[in-house]
Amino acid sequence: MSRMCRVGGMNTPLISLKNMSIRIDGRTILEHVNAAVSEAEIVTIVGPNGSGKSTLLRAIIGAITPSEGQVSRAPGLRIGYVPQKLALDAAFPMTVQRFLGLPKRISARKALDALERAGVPDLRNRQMTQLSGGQFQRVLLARALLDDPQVLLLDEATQGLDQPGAAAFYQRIEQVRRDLGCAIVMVSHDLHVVMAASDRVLCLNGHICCEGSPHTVADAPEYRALFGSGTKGMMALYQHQHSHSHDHDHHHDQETTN
Ligand SMILES: Nc1ncnc2c1ncn2[C@@H]1O[C@H](COP(=O)(O)OP(=O)(O)OP(=O)(O)O)[C@@H](O)[C@H]1O
Repeated sequence: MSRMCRVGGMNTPLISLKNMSIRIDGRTILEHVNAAVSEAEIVTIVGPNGSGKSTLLRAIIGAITPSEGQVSRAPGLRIGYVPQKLALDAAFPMTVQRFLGLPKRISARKALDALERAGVPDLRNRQMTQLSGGQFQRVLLARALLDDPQVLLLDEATQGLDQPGAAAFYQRIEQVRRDLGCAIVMVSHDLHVVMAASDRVLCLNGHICCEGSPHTVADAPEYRALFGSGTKGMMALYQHQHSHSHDHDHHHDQETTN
């Protein structure tokens, strides 16, 4: 059951996508996506490589304009975004404090608060290019937390981290949600995270193949067609051969399983 149901009432979504399609250079990347994010819920987006997960997050933050349909955000909504990758120029030294203060300088206090929330209070004076992968991700998280987001978007935030590193990262995310009460929308390939931590899962493959509670989705034929059944199905995410093309035929399996 989603958190939206648990809190009940007339909960206006923080974000809603209505019949959203995105075409880039004439190619359809996302088609007829309908989805909403409510206060404090954790929504996980799964889907094979190239299925449009990052594009969906980028549409939510307004970095991409839909070709069709709408993205609506609650007025004044504060969104924190942790991108999938961020390349920094190693020839350009920068401390964590400086990085957090881009484009506008912030106080040491504010930087420290965000780093504390991200679980890395000691990194403030370190050089960005000397951080480990896990530390770097924590700094990106701190950056996303600077303005007390109501929604935190995470795009494969644990990519490149080992299992304990990823587990620690997600525990921190849980803590952040408890502290800030923010909603979380994350792209993840990690079965444990998806099954244990999500209120709702969206399975994407150019369109929403299926959605619902983690167990509903794991049992959905559309999901199994993509990832196989059982826990091993998730491994298929890494080796997935697309079972249907992105460029045509999106409509044949569009029903949702809620
Ligand atoms: N700026 C762009 N210009 C052209 N094509 C793009 C652009 N951004 C994304 N695409 C294409 O859109 C499709 C979806 O990409 P996207 O990064 O959203 O997928 P993803 O599900 O996040 O993939 P992955 O799991 O590999 O990160 C891909 O085929 C990609 O090549």
